[in-house]
Order: sequence, then C-alpha cells, then structure tokens
Amino acid sequence: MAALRAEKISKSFRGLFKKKEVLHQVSLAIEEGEVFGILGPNGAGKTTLMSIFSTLIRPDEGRLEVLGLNALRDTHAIRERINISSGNPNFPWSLTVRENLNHSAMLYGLYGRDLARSVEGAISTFDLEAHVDSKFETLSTGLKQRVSLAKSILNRPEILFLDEPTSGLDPDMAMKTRALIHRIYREEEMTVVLTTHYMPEAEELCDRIAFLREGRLIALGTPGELKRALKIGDRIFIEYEGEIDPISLRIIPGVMDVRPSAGRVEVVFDRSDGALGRIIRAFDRAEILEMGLEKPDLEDVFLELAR
Ligand SMILES: Nc1ncnc2c1ncn2[C@@H]1O[C@H](COP(=O)(O)OP(=O)(O)OP(=O)(O)O)[C@@H](O)[C@H]1O
Repeated sequence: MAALRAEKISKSFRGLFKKKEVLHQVSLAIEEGEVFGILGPNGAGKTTLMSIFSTLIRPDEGRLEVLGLNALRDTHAIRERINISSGNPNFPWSLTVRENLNHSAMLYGLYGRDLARSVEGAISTFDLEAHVDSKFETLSTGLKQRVSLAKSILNRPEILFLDEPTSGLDPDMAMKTRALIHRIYREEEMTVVLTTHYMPEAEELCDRIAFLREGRLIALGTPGELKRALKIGDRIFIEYEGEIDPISLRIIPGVMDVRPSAGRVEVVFDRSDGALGRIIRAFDRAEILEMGLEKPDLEDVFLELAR
C-alpha cells in the first residue's frame, strides 16, 4: 500500500497584489518503507508540499491520502501516526530541552513509563544528554535542530517528514543523523519523506526523488533513473601529446559529447555501451599524460533540471 498518495495538489498564496500559485497539480505516490526525497531550487515549493503532506496546511485543490486516510478530513487520526521535524525549529523558548520533549510526548498521548522511555531514547539517539537542562533559547542552531529531530521520533511515527534534516548540523552530527535515518527506515520500517539541498545526502539516503521546479513536479525516479533519463553520462578527461581526431571519438557508440581543447579532451559517455575501452584505444597514436574519470552525481541532475 502507498503510505501517501497525492493527486493534482495545487496551492496558491495571496500576495500583496495578486495570488501566487506555489504548487501546480502535483501528483505522486510514496510507498511504505521508502525514503523519498523532495528536491528543487529555492522557492520551488518543497516546504509547502511537505506542510500539505503532513496536514499542517490544506491544499486549494486535489486529493491527498496519508496512511490510507483522507488527509483533508481525517487530520487528527493522521497526526497521531506521523511526525515532522522542521528545518526551522520553533519550541517554547523558556522551557528546557527535557521539558520540551516531555511536553511534546504528552501531546502525543504518552505518559508514565512510556513517556520516560520515549524521551530518554530520543535524548540518547541525538546525543542531547549534556543539554537536557538548557533552555531552548540558549541552544545553538545545530542543537535546536537536534531537539527537533528528537521530538520527531517520540511517537514512533509511521511516516516521518524531515524538512532539511541536516542543515545547521556539523559534519559529524550530520553524518550521525543520516545514519539514523538509514536505521530508522531499515529497522523500524518507517517511511521517511525529506527535503534537502545537499545532493550527496539525497543520493546516499533516498530510494526515489521528486524534483520540483516553480511548483511543478518535473521529474520522479531513483537517482540512477534520473541520471539515465537525462542522459547524464560518466565523464573522462584525457590530457595527451600528439594527434587525435575528435570525430573518431564522436562516432564511438555510447559517446554522448566530446569537448576538445588544446592537448586535452573531455568525453561524456554511457558506460553500459562498453565505450570506455574504445575511447582509450582512440589514443593509440598519442601519448596519454594524465587522465581522470568522474561519475555523474545528483548534483549534475539537479543542475540540469533546475535550468
Ligand atoms: N505562507 C505563505 N504566504 C505567502 N507566500 C508563501 C507562504 N509560504 C511560502 N510562500 C511562497 O511560496 C513559494 C514556495 O515556498 P517554499 O518555502 O515552499 O519553497 P522551498 O522549495 O521550500 O524553498 P527553499 O528551498 O528556499 O526552502 C515561495 O515563493 C514562498 O515565498
């Protein structure tokens, strides 16, 4: 069963002078147990879509099912079974970390031993032991983010929405957080929906990725599918001495692009066609001085789609 199914979701906000459409007929389904990424340039509508998915705001048009329930009608029942960590966490400022987590756990209906176990687990998962008695307002941005992530697992949600989960975290904590997301979805069979600007993170974590641009869904697939669909191939650069004919490179099956410059050539190719060996053999009568191979990454996909 799909954990979430959206059909033709649209949303506009009223500006000073006119209405601005922020999402236009977005349709997608997120499967149970997958880590699903929502990517796109600034202002593409990612946070708005996440807020609609987590029932925080209502779409103007469209249908949305979350955990098999109607998200426009059964908001309360859905909210008990999901959780969200916002990229811009906001908690009662004068409460301590522990008081905030206790308070959130109570809102999720936990009490007694269950509440204590859940709060202690979240504190330890996000290394917050040293900060439990600090007031929220005194915490650094990264620590606030960790409190928000800790809050988001208190009710063991079936779908976890993470808006920019590692922004503001130092590299060590960001790595731990990614490892935790991995574990959550593998061991707890939780569905995770996340937004990120950090492409290696999306590539490492996400089973599938939706790309939004100007409120429209413009691509959806696994990182590999997106690279193939956009014909973003591997890149080899070769520095050489001697003569080589760029046309002999262009006619090799699988070669997608050849960019020659003085004593150097860069070739974009599809590895599945066995092109690599043929490219190197084209330098038989030249001397290769230096060469390097780059695999395409999601950054290339992002740059291509954001254009
Ligand atoms: N409450 C609101 N009222 C008016 N406009 C809004 C509101 N919330 C979002 N917008 C506008 O909607 C558009 C999409 O915003 P959104 O935050 O969803 O994009 P995003 O893809 O998450 O961007 P970023 O990567 O910068 O976080 C932006 O132009 C934003 O200014």
